[in-house]
Parts: sequence; C-alpha cells; structure tokens
Amino acid sequence: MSVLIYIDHTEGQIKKGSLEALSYGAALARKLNTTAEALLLGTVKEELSTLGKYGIAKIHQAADESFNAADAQVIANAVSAAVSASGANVVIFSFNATGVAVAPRLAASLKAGLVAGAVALPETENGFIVKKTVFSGKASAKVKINSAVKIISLNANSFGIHEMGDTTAEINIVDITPTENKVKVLSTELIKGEVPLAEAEIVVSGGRGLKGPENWYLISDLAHELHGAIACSRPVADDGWRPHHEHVGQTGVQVAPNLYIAIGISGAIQHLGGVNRSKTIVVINKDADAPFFKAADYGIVGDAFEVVPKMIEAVKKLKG
Ligand SMILES: Cc1cc2nc3c(=O)[nH]c(=O)nc-3n(C[C@H](O)[C@H](O)[C@H](O)COP(=O)(O)OP(=O)(O)OC[C@H]3O[C@@H](n4cnc5c(N)ncnc54)[C@H](O)[C@@H]3O)c2cc1C
Repeated sequence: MSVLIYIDHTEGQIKKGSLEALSYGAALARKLNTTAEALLLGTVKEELSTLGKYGIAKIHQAADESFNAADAQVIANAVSAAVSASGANVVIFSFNATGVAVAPRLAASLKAGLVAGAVALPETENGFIVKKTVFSGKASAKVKINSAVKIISLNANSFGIHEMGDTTAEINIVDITPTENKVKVLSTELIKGEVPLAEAEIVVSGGRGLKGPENWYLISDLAHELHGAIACSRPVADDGWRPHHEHVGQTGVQVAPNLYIAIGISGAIQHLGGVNRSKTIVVINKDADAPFFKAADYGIVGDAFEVVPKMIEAVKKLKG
C-alpha cells in the first residue's frame, strides 16, 4: 500500500505541476500513514534522488527513451504495470494535458475511481472524499471514491510546492517497456522564442478592448518585459487578430500561472473558466463594472492605452 505520483516531463524538464503533485502525494501519504513513491517514464536532466526533498521515499524509473515521446495509451499501460508492481492504492497526476489523457485510461484499465481536478487533500475519516471544482470553477463538489485503487488528478496552484528538507529518494530502476504505439508522432514543431502558454508562470492577455491587432504591441511589450506568455480572449482569435493557440478560456487553453494580467477583457464566464486557477489575477479595464473585477486580486480602472505603457516603464525601471 502506497501513494504513487506520476512525474510528467517535457524536453528533459520535470513540469512544475508535477512538483506540486509530488508535494500533494507526500502529504496524502503522511495522512494515510504510508509511503509516497513516484514514477518516471523516460529520462530527465534533473538528479532524481533530489526529489526526496518533496517527501518522496522512492522513485521508480523505467528509463526507456521512447517513453519521452509516448502517447497517452502507452503511458497508461506503463503506469498500470507500475501500480501492479508497487502495490500502490492511490495514484496522483497533475490535471494537465497528460493527466487529462492518461488518468481516465488508467482508471478504465484498473477499474479504479477517478477524481479529475482535485483542489484539496482527501478527507479520509469517513471513506475517501475528494473536493474538486465544477462548472468552470464556479462551484465545488465532494466526490467519494469507493474502489480499492483511487486516482486523483490535481488542479494546478491548489496545493503548492512544499519542500521537506534535504532528504534523498531511493531510485528503483524498473523493467517496464513501452507497449506498441497505436499512433506515431512523426514530428513536433516548437514555436521558438515564445514562452509556452500552458506552462507559463506569467501570462499577459488582451481582449477586444485593445481595439485591433495593430495595438498588440502593448500586450507583447509587457509580456516581453515580464518574461511572460501572450494570451487573448476568444473573439480576438475569432477575428483573426491573434492565432487560436493563444485563446484562453473554456473553449481554449486552460492556464494556471502565478500571475494573469487581463487587459481590456470583460471577464465573461467562458473566459474565466480557463483562467480562474491563476494564483494572482490583475485586471485592467476602463469600465469599473466589468465582471472581471469580481475575480481580480488587483484591479486598475483605466484606459489600457494609458495604463499599460506606464506599467512597461515601471517594470523596466524596476529591472534596471
Ligand atoms: C460557448 C461559448 C464558449 C466561449 N468560450 C470562450 C473562451 O474560451 N474564451 C473567451 O475568452 N471567450 C469565450 N466565449 C466568449 C465570451 O462569452 C465573451 O464574449 C468574450 O470572452 C468577450 O471577449 P472580450 O472580453 O475580449 O470582449 P468584450 O466583451 O467586448 O469586452 C471588452 C472589454 O474591454 C474593455 N475596454 C474597452 N476599451 C478599453 C480600454 N481602452 N482600456 C481598457 N479596457 C477597455 C471593455 O470595458 C470591456 O470590458 C465563449 C462564448 C460562448 C457562447
């Protein structure tokens, strides 16, 4: 019996959301009086044993390089094998693209109950009850998992990353080989020079209040100064001002940065559904009654064309 946390990675780097999942899994293991173990499929640049500082006792690694580009079904098959071998009864994923694709497949194969998008540690006094957000973050629900193996995917920024001290994790190389890929990724093209939106710590986002694509320099200049990613509301992408991969919201990319700056965006529920997991939200809008202010941590009522250049200057001054 143990808690097994799946370590997600890209380009040789462990994703920040996985560090949060490790912290969450370790806290859950302490609550259940058991051990926290982690699973890495493929290879990363980091020294794995240092992940002990998040409270992880043991890391199982299946180091076959082809896992680095495996599809969700292959990963689910491998995690399933690791769960059987380690005897884990709780499996934790990040609620990101990998978690969304892999966790349900694993649940089906293990006949396990899954709660996707958890926001707190489970209550374990009377069963195993997990709190999650529903209706695009407008409400929360408590879900009881009754199956022997339980799977949770954790919403970003809902638990935090917690270091426990300089403990070293034991590394256990496991003999799990990838099953055959049903699909094959022939090539991937990374957009160069841009901070990837879904992983960004800071996102600067613009809406129809910017009036047109010719004014987008306000968004890109601020994003550049803050080393942030650029995003937009859906109508901005629909009107062709910006590419669709930058559109955030219920029907676009879901983001959970430390800082989300919304400029000239009204704050419609469909937009908020994709950004309300951000740690800090700053809203700049000339309409004091814009709904976005209700979701904001900080708000500036003002004209973007006056406020944003001043912000850019202030950031430059701070950096200088
Ligand atoms: C099924 C469905 C799914 C949808 N999915 C999404 C989604 O995923 N993402 C999404 O974003 N939308 C989505 N929408 C659209 C959503 O309902 C809103 O229409 C959209 O978010 C509004 O975009 P906006 O805030 O940029 O524009 P507007 O609603 O036009 O708001 C512009 C804002 O800019 C402010 N403003 C104007 N001038 C200035 C200025 N000079 N300085 C500062 N502020 C200024 C205004 O006060 C206003 O608040 C969806 C809609 C539907 C029906």
